Amino acid sequence: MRFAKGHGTENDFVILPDPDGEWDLGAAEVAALCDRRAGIGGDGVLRVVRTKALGEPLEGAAASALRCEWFMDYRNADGSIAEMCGNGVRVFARYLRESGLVGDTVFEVGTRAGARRVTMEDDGEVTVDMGPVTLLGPGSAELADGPVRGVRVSVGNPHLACRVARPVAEVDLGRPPVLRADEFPEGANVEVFREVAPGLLEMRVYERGAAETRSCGTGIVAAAAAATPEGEDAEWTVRVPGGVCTVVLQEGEARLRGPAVIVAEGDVRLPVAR
Ligand SMILES: N[C@@H](CCC[C@H](N)C(=O)O)C(=O)O
Repeated sequence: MRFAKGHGTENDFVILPDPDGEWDLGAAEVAALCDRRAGIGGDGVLRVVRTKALGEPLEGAAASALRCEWFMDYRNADGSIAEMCGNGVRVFARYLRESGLVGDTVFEVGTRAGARRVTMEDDGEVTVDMGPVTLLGPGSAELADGPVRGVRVSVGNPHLACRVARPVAEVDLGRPPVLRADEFPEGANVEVFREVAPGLLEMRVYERGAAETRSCGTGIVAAAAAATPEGEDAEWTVRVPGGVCTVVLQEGEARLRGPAVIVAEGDVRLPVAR
C-alpha cells in the first residue's frame, strides 16, 4: 500500500491514501504502522478517504463534514479513533495539495468534529479554522510527579489544559496522566503550559492514545483558550518541543497557524509484521 509520512511541529503521521475506502483499517494495523521500531513510526495515522466512501455515519458535530470531498480519518498511535487533530489536518491539507487531489489554496477538510477550513499560506504554513473552543470548567489529573489542576476544554476532542508555575521542561510526563472518569468519560489529552512573556506560552502535552508527543494542535488551542481571560479575544504564540504555532481566539472560535511538511513517500506491507 502507498503511504506518505509528514509532520507538523514534529507531531508526526503516517498518511494512507485510500480514496475509495477499500481498507478496513483495524486498531492492530494502525498500532503496527505507528510502531517506531517495527513499523514506519508516527503519533497517528491520517487515512485519506473521500467522505462518501468513509462508511460510517456523520451525525451531530460531524455532520458538516458531509459537504467536504475529503475526510481525515484520524487514528491515534494505539489504534483508537479521535475526533480531530490540529497538526494532522494541516499535514493532511499539505498532502492533498502536493498529491494534486486538491487544486485550491483554501478548501475544507472533513473531520469527526465537522468541516474545517484550511488556507495554504504563501510562506509554506497552513492555517486551520478550528471551530468552536468550549471551556467546560475545572478539572484535575495525577501526573507522575504529582497532581495538577486545569481547565477542561473541548476543541472537538477533549483536553485538560493546566497552567503550571515552573518551566514545562521540569514536569514529568513519563507516565500516562490519571484522569477522573466523571470529568473525562472518553479520556483526554493533558497539556501543561506556562506564560513565559505576554502573548507567549510554552507547552508540553501527553496525548490520549499516544504518549508525550512533540506537539498537539488541538492542545495548543486548548492551552491558549485556558490562558485567555474568559470571554476575551486573544492571540498567542505557543512554543512546543517540536516548534512554534500561533493561535487567534475570536468570538469563541480559534484559528491555528503553523508548519506542515511531507517528508517521505513509499510502499508499506499491510499487515506490518511485528
Ligand atoms: N495531535 C493531535 C491530536 C490527536 C488526537 C488526540 N490524541 C485525541 O485522542 O484526541 C493534534 O495535533 O491536535
